[in-house]
Amino acid sequence: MILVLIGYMASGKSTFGRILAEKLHYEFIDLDDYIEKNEKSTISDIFKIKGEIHFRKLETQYLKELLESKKDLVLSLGGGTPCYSSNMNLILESNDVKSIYLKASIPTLMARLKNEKGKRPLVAHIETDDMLAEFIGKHLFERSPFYSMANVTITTDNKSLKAIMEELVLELF
Ligand SMILES: Nc1ncnc2c1ncn2[C@@H]1O[C@H](COP(=O)(O)OP(=O)(O)OP(=O)(O)O)[C@@H](O)[C@H]1O
Ligand SMILES: O=C(O)C1=C[C@@H](O)[C@@H](O)[C@H](O)C1
Ligand SMILES: [Mg+2]
Repeated sequence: MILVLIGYMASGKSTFGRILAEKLHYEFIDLDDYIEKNEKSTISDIFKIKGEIHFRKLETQYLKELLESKKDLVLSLGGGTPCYSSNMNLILESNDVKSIYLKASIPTLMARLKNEKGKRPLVAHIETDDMLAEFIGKHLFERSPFYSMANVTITTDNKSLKAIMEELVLELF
């Protein structure tokens, strides 16, 4: 089985994905890291040098490659992956693939993103809290319909990684 973690930037996909894979003895791949490794470039540089559209094409190409070639995998996607091309349909229609939406509120996402803006090109330039809240709110409005198509949704606000794990195991198995 492939478990695909989806959700907004800083919703916890990479952090939670790693421990979920450990618990299940599955391989773990973070799509952002996989793209960086294969392209020998950082996401920030890909955005800067080749542009976001080029990044979105790479994202779809590598997503397809992984869904077709792997099993027993936890795959953490980038924050935008389910919302471009027909990536979400591809995930839903693939055999033996379950998608999990790690849902988090604007205040939770803000608190986490404020500490780590540098590595996320879409928010790196946002200066004030008000502007960040407005950006996340608008983005979530556009993206939630895609995220909500996931097979399982876990609300993660104020939950430890252990609590999220317990909830997910109950939902999945
Ligand atoms: N349940 C949680 N409780 C507290 N902090 C958390 C939780 N989940 C993740 N975090 C923290 O939030 C930050 C962002 O998490 P992470 O990098 O895993 O997000 P992401 O969804 O992979 O983001 P991106 O889409 O930008 O790659 C990290 O510092 C992580 O430690
Ligand atoms: O939300 C997004 O569109 C992104 C999230 C990150 O995981 C990276 O995939 C990239 O910075 C774009
Ligand atoms: Mg990540």
